[in-house]
Amino acid sequence: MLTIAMPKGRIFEEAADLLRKAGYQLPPDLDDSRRLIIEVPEENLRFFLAKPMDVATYVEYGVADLGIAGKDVLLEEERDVYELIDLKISPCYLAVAGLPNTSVDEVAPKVATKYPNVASSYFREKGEQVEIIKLNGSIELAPMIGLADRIVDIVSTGRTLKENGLVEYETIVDITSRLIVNQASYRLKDKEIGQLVSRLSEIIAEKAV
Ligand SMILES: Nc1ncnc2c1ncn2[C@@H]1O[C@H](COP(=O)(O)OP(=O)(O)OP(=O)(O)O)[C@@H](O)[C@H]1O
Ligand SMILES: O=P(O)(O)OC[C@H]1O[C@H](OP(=O)(O)OP(=O)(O)O)[C@H](O)[C@@H]1O
Repeated sequence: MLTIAMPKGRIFEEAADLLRKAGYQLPPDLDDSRRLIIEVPEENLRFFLAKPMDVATYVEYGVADLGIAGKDVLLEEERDVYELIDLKISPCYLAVAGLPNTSVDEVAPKVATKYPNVASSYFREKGEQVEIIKLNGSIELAPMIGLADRIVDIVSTGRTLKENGLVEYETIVDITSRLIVNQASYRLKDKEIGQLVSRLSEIIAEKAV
């Protein structure tokens, strides 16, 4: 039996679709209920439906063998897990953005973000001193209402930036979702995990053609 921590929300449908394409028979109502644990005994699988930011935590602690998490989450959380494959789903990127034509001349400009660790390392590596302000969503509000000079946030279509009159200054890193594994599970369930990885890899390679 393999237990997989699945992120609720955006990534969920694409991840479930990938598993189905890889031949796993998953119930059609996987995301339609309020249940947080879904057993699929026919496939020897159990799913936990988790907050995207928490997936790597469940995997590090070993309550889930595997997890599906955005690279953004892995960079931010730095959990002790192995990254097995790039699932190439839910693509987006992390960027620095702000109001147009604004130069930042304060000693430590304020940067609002849901990713304080990623943002701190990024500016530290550039040798720029900043003050990080952690927010949990609607990050684009921060420069518009004077809370921050810049934001570090996810961009996908660019629509949120555009509709709020913000511009992108720098791209930090490209993001896709990854399959991650608990270190002990990787040793103890290597056959089962190897099989899942090869079935998924085949589909990902086919999709790339
Ligand atoms: N436009 C996007 N905005 C945010 N995340 C995106 C986007 N496109 C792809 N992703 C990926 O989806 C993940 C976030 O999914 P989702 O938006 O459902 O969660 P969330 O906003 O963190 O959830 P919550 O706010 O409920 O905690 C990110 O970790 C990222 O890898
Ligand atoms: O480039 P786009 O396609 O517009 O997508 C990017 C937006 O989507 C995410 O927000 P989300 O919808 O998760 O809401 P949130 O502000 O509550 O995090 C992200 O934080 C950006 O605001």
